[in-house]
Formats: sequence, structure tokens, C-alpha cells
Amino acid sequence: MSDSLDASPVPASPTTTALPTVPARDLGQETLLVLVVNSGSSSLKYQVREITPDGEDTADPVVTKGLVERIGVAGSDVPDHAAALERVERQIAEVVGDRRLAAAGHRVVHGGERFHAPALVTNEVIRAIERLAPLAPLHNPAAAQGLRAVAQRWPDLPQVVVFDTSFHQTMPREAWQYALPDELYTEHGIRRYGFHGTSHDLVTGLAARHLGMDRDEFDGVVLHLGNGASATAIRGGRSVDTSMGYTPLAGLVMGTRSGDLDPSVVTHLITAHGMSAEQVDTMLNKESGLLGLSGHADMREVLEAAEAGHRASRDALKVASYRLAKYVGAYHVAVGGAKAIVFTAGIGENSAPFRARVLDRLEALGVRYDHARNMARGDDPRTISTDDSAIPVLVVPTDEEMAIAHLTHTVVEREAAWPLEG
Ligand SMILES: Nc1ncnc2c1ncn2[C@@H]1O[C@H](COP(=O)(O)OP(=O)(O)O)[C@@H](O)[C@H]1O
Ligand SMILES: CC(=O)OP(=O)(O)O
Ligand SMILES: [Mg+2]
Repeated sequence: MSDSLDASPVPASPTTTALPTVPARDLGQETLLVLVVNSGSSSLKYQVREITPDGEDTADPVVTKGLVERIGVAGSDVPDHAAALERVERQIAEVVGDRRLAAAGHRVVHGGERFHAPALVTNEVIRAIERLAPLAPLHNPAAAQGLRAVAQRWPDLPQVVVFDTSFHQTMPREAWQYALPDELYTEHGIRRYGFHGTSHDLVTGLAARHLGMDRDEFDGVVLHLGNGASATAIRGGRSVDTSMGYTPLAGLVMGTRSGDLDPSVVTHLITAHGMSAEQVDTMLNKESGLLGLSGHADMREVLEAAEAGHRASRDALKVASYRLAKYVGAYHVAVGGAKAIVFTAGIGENSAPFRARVLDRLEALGVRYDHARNMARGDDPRTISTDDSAIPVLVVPTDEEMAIAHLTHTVVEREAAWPLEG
């Protein structure tokens, strides 16, 4: 992102920086500014977006955006997400000038079984997110810190939480239950949850529209391929299976995450290689995937190296594309016959060579793609399959921040929680 915040020292009293305020506005006529916060384990991405009172994007909806990185990392001067938000609020104050924020929407990775939909934030909701921390130790505490920091800085601002997991709460038991002793689920909540739900949900709706279908007619496979990657089986517009599991480690080969592996590898590394549980966790989450196989976590670099003849990079692409194709085959069954295969997120939207490698493996399903359509670029949903492909293949750009802003508007509107009215 071009306007990333750097790690320069924080001035003495950032929390006292005043955000200029204006008298209450007539919401029926003016636009609304929504702060969107995405707290990663060691980063905080934010946007201020402008929407109409009906919750639609304005012509140029991103007022500002930025990123604070290396939060809580050794040697960084940003100790936690509360400190990160102090930096962000100064940036925001400069950009919004004499206008006021109308609401904040936060991405929260884990909503457990409790949250099936976005929710208006109360102290009880923040505590519930903290109680779910054992399920997402890197993400949920950071999100809770972000929520408290915003509440402290803007006490009247309605806040909404949007969960990665909630879209997948429609999965049937056979998809979410692990074949483990039952009390691990009943007493400890160990089950498949699934992630990237905001993106899978948004992309499902856009794909259905692109194909001229009602959303509830849409059966297909959505492939969200970013740094984290997941495949979701969609039946009747709802999630019926997804490749991530109890945590975002399961499933596909990702930038630095292994995806699926035999759990005995974990016990073997601990018992025979003397690794600690923490070391194994770090290895599987941060040193595996494309990085572990090829030395590059970034798909562009893997493709370049493979092109230049680097054998490990070529193998990494084979492992990643094979794994993904296998999931598409499985989910074709899960949805009772896919009517579309949809690529989205950084790699899915931009990497024609990787899409081609996956699609070449789907010939058995009658999938055919068009070289020129696959190479074409664009910001709108598009079809890249040939007209005679048994299953249409689509590229549909995702936008989690936009979706969070719109969901935030919907929830605040429904709960009549706008602070500026009257
Ligand atoms: N033009 C491109 N060609 C190939 N890969 C790309 C391109 N642009 C972005 N990517 C890949 O997208 C991935 C990041 O996706 P993104 O959705 O931004 O991730 P996240 O939101 O999880 O950080 C990286 O692997 C990056 O290499
Ligand atoms: C849940 C998850 O994997 O998120 P990301 O892709 O942002 O890492
Ligand atoms: Mg992402």
C-alpha cells in the first residue's frame, strides 16, 4: 500500500490528538465515513471508506488506507494493536478534517459457533471475542485490542464486528466434524470452522450475478488464493464445505503455511526431532507452503524462479496446483455438480500462469479455458473458460474492506445505532 505508516517514533501524547468534530449532520443527505480495521497477528490494515446513507459506495469510496506492520515484533516500536491504532488515528484525523466517522467495522478472524453474522459491538461481544482466543491465539486478542482502542478514542462510535468464520456456519455436520473422540468437540469446540468467509460470501454473490442466476441457485467452488488460501464448496449460495479447519493452517498450500498433512508428522517432529510444540507451530505456519518448498513465499517470485529453471520452484507450483485441483474435484462432488469455478484474491485474480496450471488439471471435469481470456486483466468479474467448457470458470475480484464497510452499515442501520442522528 502506498500510504503505509512508517515506524517513526510516536509523538509524546498521541491519544490527546483531537479529531476535529462538526455538529450533527443530516444523515439523509450526506455521505458517511466508515473506518474499516483488519487486525492481523502482527499487522493492522485500515481504510476510511465513504458510503451513501443507503450503504452504497460513493464514486471514489476509499478516502484513505494504510498499514502498520511489525506489531509486537522484536525491535519494533509498535508494541501492540492499541499503539498501532494511535498512529492510525492521527493519520485519520488529518484526512477526514472537519468530518466525523460514522461507524467502525472490524474483521475478526474467529467467531466460533456463536457468531453466525456480523454483530454490533458491546462490552459483552468484546469479551466473547476474547474468550474465543484459544481458537485463534494470534488474531482474536489483537482484534479485541483494536475494538477497545477505538472505543476509547471514539466512545460514541458504533462498532461492528465481521467474522471470517460466520459464513461457514451453514456447513453440515459431516463437513465440519472431525473423526475424533466426541468430547473434543462437545467440551473443547474442536471442529472445522473455516475462514475467509467475508470474501467467499461476497464473491459468491458477485459470481451468481455475473452468471445471471439468483444467489440461491448458485452451486460452485470459490477459490480465495491470497497469502492465506482456501477453497469453499457453495451449494445454493451457502457454504457447505471449506478447506481451512479448526485454524487457518489446514487445506491448500499457502505462502508460508503447509496446508493439509498427516498429523503424525507433528508428533514425529516432537518425539524424534526434539522440536517443541511451538517450534512445530512456527514451522507449519511461517516456514512451510511455497516458502518452505521453493524459498519464496510470494507467488510472483515462485513463478519467476520456475520460469528461470529453478527446480524447487517448479515443484512447489506442482504441489500447490495439484492440491488445489484435488479440492476442486472433491467440491464438485460436495456441491452436487459445480456450475462454476471462481478464482479470487491476490493470486486468483492476478496470476494467469497459476490459474492455467490448476485448470490444466481439471480436464477430466470437462473444464476448458481460453488462453486470451485467461491472460486478460480487469477489475470486473469475467469468464475465462471457453464457451464449450463443461463448467464456466470465472475471475471475480474480492474486496473484504468494501464488504465490511457495507455490512457495518447494514448492522448499524438495523440496530438504529447511528450516533449522529437527531
Ligand atoms: N500479478 C500477480 N501475479 C502473481 N501473483 C500475484 C500478483 N499480484 C499479487 N499476487 C500474489 O497474491 C498474494 C497475496 O494476495 P493477497 O490477497 O493480497 O493476500 P493477503 O490479503 O492474504 O495478504 C501473493 O502471493 C502475491 O504474490
Ligand atoms: C484467515 C486467514 O488465513 O487470513 P489471511 O489470508 O489474511 O492470512
Ligand atoms: Mg487476505
